[in-house]
Amino acid sequence: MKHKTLGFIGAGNMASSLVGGLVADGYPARTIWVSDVDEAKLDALSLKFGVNVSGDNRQVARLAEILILAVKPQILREVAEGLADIVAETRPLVLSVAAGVAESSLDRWLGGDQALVRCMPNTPALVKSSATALHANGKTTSAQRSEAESILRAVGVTVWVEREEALDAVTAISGSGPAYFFLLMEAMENAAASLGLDPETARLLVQQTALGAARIAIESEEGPAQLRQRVTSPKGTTERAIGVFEERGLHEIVRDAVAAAHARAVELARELGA
Ligand SMILES: NC(=O)C1=CN([C@@H]2O[C@H](COP(=O)(O)OP(=O)(O)OC[C@H]3O[C@@H](n4cnc5c(N)ncnc54)[C@H](OP(=O)(O)O)[C@@H]3O)[C@@H](O)[C@H]2O)C=CC1
Ligand SMILES: O=C(O)[C@@H]1CCC=N1
Repeated sequence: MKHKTLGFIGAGNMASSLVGGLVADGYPARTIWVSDVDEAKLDALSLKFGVNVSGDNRQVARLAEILILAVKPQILREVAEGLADIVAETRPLVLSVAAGVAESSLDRWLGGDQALVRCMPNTPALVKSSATALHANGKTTSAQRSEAESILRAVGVTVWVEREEALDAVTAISGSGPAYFFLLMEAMENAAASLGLDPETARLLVQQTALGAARIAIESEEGPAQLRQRVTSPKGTTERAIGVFEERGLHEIVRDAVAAAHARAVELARELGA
C-alpha cells in the first residue's frame, strides 16, 4: 500500500501524539514531514520517531499530499494564509485539528474551494487510543474522507459527526477529556498521600485502577452506572465515597465544566472567524 506524504504544521502536543501513534502503527516515518518554529521540538520528534523535520512551513506544505494543520487556533489564520498559494497549486487534502475554527473560516484563509476535514482527536493518539470525531466540508470526495478517516483510525477510534457544530461538543468531551481523567488521577494520588501511601505505590495503584476501569467499561455490556454498582457493596466503603461525591455535586461540577469548555470552543469560533 502506498502511504501518502503527510505534512504536519506544528510539532506540539497534538501533532507529536499523532505522529507517534502513526509511526507506532507502521506509517513510514520517511513519508511524514513536520514543521514548527521551535527547533527543539522538531529535533525531539526527529530523534524519537525518525520523521523528517523542517523550520519552514512552506517546504512541508509543498511536499504534503495530506496537510495537517496542528497549530494553536489563534495563529491558524496567519499560518493558513501563509500557505494559501501553495495549497491552491498543489490541492492537498487539508486536515485541521484546531478547536473552534470553522471550516468556512479556514477555507477562506486558504483561498477558497479547498477540500477540508476538521478532526478533533485527543492526545492518547500517542498510544493508539485516541477518540476522534471528524467532519468534512462539501469539497471533499468520498475517497478523501476515507483517507482522513484511515489516518485517524490508525491511532484510535473515529466517528463522523453530521453537523460541524457538534465538534464543539466533541472538543469539550473527548478533546479536552483526557485532562479531566488526569485531574481525577492527580486528586486520587494526593488523597493516597494524605492516607500515608508512598508516591510510587499511589501512582501505580491509581494508574492501574484507571486502566482497569476503562477496559472493563469498554469490554462490558454494562454501562458505567451498573459497573459502579458492582463495586459498591451495601454499607461498604465505596458507598461512603460515592455519597461524598454526590453530596458535593460531582454530576453538576462535571456538567458545568464540560459546558464551560463547550462555550469556549464556540467563543473561539466567534473570535477567530472574522
Ligand atoms: N493538546 C490537545 O490535547 C489537543 C489539541 N488540539 C488542537 O491542536 C492544535 C495544537 O494544539 P497543541 O498541540 O496542544 O499546541 P502546542 O502549542 O503544543 O503546539 C503548537 C505548535 O505550533 C508551534 N507554532 C507556533 N507558531 C507556528 C508557526 N507560525 N508555524 C509553525 N508552528 C508554529 C508552536 O510553537 P511555540 O510553542 O513556540 O509557539 C507549538 O510547537 C490546537 O489547534 C488545538 O486546538 C486538538 C485536540 C486535542
Ligand atoms: O485545550 C484546548 O483548547 C485543546 C483543544 C482540546 C484539547 N486541548
